Amino acid sequence: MNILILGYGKMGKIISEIAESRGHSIAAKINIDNKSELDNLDPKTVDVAIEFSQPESAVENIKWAISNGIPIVSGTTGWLNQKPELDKFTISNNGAFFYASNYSIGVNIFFKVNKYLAKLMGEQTDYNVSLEEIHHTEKKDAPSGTAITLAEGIIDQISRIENWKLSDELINNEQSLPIIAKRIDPAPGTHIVRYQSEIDDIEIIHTAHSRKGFALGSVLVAEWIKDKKGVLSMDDFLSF
Ligand SMILES: NC(=O)C1=CN([C@@H]2O[C@H](COP(=O)(O)OP(=O)(O)OC[C@H]3O[C@@H](n4cnc5c(N)ncnc54)[C@H](OP(=O)(O)O)[C@@H]3O)[C@@H](O)[C@H]2O)C=CC1
Ligand SMILES: O=C(O)C1=N[C@H](C(=O)O)C[C@H](O)C1
Repeated sequence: MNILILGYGKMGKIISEIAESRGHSIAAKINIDNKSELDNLDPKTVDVAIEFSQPESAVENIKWAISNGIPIVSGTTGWLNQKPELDKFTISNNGAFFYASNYSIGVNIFFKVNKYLAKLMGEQTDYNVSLEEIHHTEKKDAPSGTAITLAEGIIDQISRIENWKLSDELINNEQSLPIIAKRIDPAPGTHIVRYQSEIDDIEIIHTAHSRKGFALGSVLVAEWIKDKKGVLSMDDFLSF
């Protein structure tokens, strides 16, 4: 496949290496300073675009790909309030748009464990639930997209929790799920779900050792999405 890289930063660089090691070619590596290269690119030569840029540029990048008939795989976080608009845009333009807050297979297993644990804890009102995420200091958004997905999984399963809030406090007020965001180098991404009571604590933790899992997942999805249409997610891609 010929893959267009939109956002050639920490993720874009590893994605390019993995894509090339799997026999793909790179159509262009686009950053803010060489965006004009897109004007000289024939979209028909591109099989799929992979987009890991920044919250302010994700929507424009995704719309550009869809408008040019290029299936797009995006991992940029921090812009999700605009996703419903992009989903509509994808459908009305007969495009293909895949989004995941985290492309690592391990994290997607962790999402399922989180939902199952939340279901078990639904009636256990003696426990306070909280989330913690730890990332490198260059991260622009907080809380992480992954932490928001974890929070949504908990809110889905525990009826007394209605929303989440970015917080420094471990103890919640029953209705709001606190998310503590820490920035410590070089953490590629750690997420902790905690249930705490006077008697005991239950914790589940996912620790990424590098960015490789996120990058490989996005390339595997790009290989899968090539001939598909519509608004797609990890639930469509994964068989578990
Ligand atoms: N879903 C997932 O699995 C994962 C998601 N992420 C998310 O991916 C995003 C990128 O992360 P990361 O690579 O670490 O960040 P970096 O800051 O290292 O890279 C972002 C890159 O995007 C470039 N960029 C800025 N504006 C544009 C634009 N308009 N068009 C194209 N490129 C642009 C930046 O260029 P310049 O430096 O010139 O500004 C930079 O090179 C973040 O939102 C992060 O949260 C990260 C890991 C996993
Ligand atoms: O910015 C990062 O680095 C990461 N961002 C994603 C997120 O916000 O969840 C995924 C991963 O945790 C790394």
